[in-house]
Amino acid sequence: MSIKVLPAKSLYVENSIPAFSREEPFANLLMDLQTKGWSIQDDFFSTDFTQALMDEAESIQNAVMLQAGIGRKKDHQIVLDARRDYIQWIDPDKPIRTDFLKMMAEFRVALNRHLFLGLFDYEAHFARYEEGAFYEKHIDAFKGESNRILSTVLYLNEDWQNSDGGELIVYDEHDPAIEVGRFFPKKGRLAVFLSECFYHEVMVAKRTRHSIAGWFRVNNTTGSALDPEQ
Ligand SMILES: O=C(O)CCC(=O)C(=O)O
Ligand SMILES: [Fe+2]
Repeated sequence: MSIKVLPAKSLYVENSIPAFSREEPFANLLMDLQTKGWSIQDDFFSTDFTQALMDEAESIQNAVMLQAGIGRKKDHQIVLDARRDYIQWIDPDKPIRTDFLKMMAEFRVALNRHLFLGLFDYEAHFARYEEGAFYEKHIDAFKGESNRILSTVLYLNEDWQNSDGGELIVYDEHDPAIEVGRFFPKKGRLAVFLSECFYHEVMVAKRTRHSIAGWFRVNNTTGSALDPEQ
């Protein structure tokens, strides 16, 4: 499999597109998606790029973030028993945000090229779990009801210890009672999984936990309905 790799930048420069930092995590991710439908890769992007995203995540005030609800943007509702993070959707309104979206667009094209997924776009938000926050076991998309195909979570936390909790638990595709993996939200780690196939859960975080959660989507526009709704 041949993958175009751009050289890692030594310093993050605004407006630059720091592509995949190394070939290996991308190749491993493709292999994992093909064989098991989910993947966890460390150091997916360059250190400087990940740091710039963390700086941005930390700079957002809680007051301007939304209490996350269950479901899609349009049917936003707050269910505190199920989920307790703060989110802010990412628009291309600042250089680092623009670069992140460009980066994920590049990633999308590469995934389409290698796995023929037909991914059409990507939506993402910063997520902040304050101490005590969690997200109970859920699935990001129900078969046939959503255009979310592939979920991504990029973790941004420096020096995360196992005792800080907040781990992502991934459950078996065929038997969601079985845990197949538990992953701490370490800086630079990227989790990717098929949105309709894997139940997952975020355990209680014992300190503030930063991440960017996102979804690659297909376009479900049909003759009678525009997607997204206008
Ligand atoms: O932050 C994580 O580890 C997972 C977040 C998640 O499941 C979601 O936002 O849908
Ligand atoms: Fe999720």
